[in-house]
Amino acid sequence: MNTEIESRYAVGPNEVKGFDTEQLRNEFLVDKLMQADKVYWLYTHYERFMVGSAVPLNNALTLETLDNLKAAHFLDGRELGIINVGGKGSITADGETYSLDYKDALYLGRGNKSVSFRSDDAKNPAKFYLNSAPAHHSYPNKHVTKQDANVLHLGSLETSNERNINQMLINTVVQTCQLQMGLTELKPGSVWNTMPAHQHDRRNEVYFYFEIPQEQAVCHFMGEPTETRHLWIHNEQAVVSPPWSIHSGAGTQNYSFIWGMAGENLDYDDMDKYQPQQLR
Ligand SMILES: O=C[C@H](O)[C@@H](O)CC(=O)C(=O)O
Ligand SMILES: [Zn+2]
Repeated sequence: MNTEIESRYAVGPNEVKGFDTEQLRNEFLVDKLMQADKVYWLYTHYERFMVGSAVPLNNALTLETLDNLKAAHFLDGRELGIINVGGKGSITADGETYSLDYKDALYLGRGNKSVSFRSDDAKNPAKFYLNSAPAHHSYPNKHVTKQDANVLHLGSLETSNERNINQMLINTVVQTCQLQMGLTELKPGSVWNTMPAHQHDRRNEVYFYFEIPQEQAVCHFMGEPTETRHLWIHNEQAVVSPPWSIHSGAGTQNYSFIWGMAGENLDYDDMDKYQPQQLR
């Protein structure tokens, strides 16, 4: 076993109203990602969405099946999205090897049997960020670089939210069952992501924050639009965003994050928006 797994049940907005900081962090913060020489998974009961990481050093790591799945192989009933946020590395899926540079993505469809992760250089290891959701059809594997992404340029420096949203594993770029993933990069001087805020009750979402310098942090906002809460996030931590929650953040400087979601539809624009003056 090179894998560590934890699982969390879903909680609803009524419970969360009474949560203190520690309870909020226990339910929604993911702070065990990017452990060296290990595959780590958090299995959530929001859309059975799994968030994890693989950081191989000298030896390859394998995508092992898990008791939570009761399946012979991890991808027998799932699809997997991967984005590399570390040094160069490679992923081998059923005999085919894909080399992933910094910020390259890979989609692996349902039915792949043997998957392994490698770093080119153990001193500068690859850091594979992983999102997985149940899948009912097998679509082809696909390597997606930032050049292949559909880029949305949103916000402005005046409102401190100028950013590029790189839609990487999105239905105009790659066929998936329910997974969507991308990478948002804030411009220097801009600190707000996803402002105006939105909610999509038809999909859950997970945010993985990175490129945050050690002495800086991001304040992530969650909750119902008129009942918001916040979580302070450090580099390479993630937040689980339930379908009923907004998800927005402000950093003490600019930063990047990976968003991943799954649920009822593949319509990226299916969002209920909330302007700043509507939030409480
Ligand atoms: O549902 C979409 C996701 O929340 C993100 O793509 C939003 C985002 O990256 C941003 O506005 O900065
Ligand atoms: Zn969203």
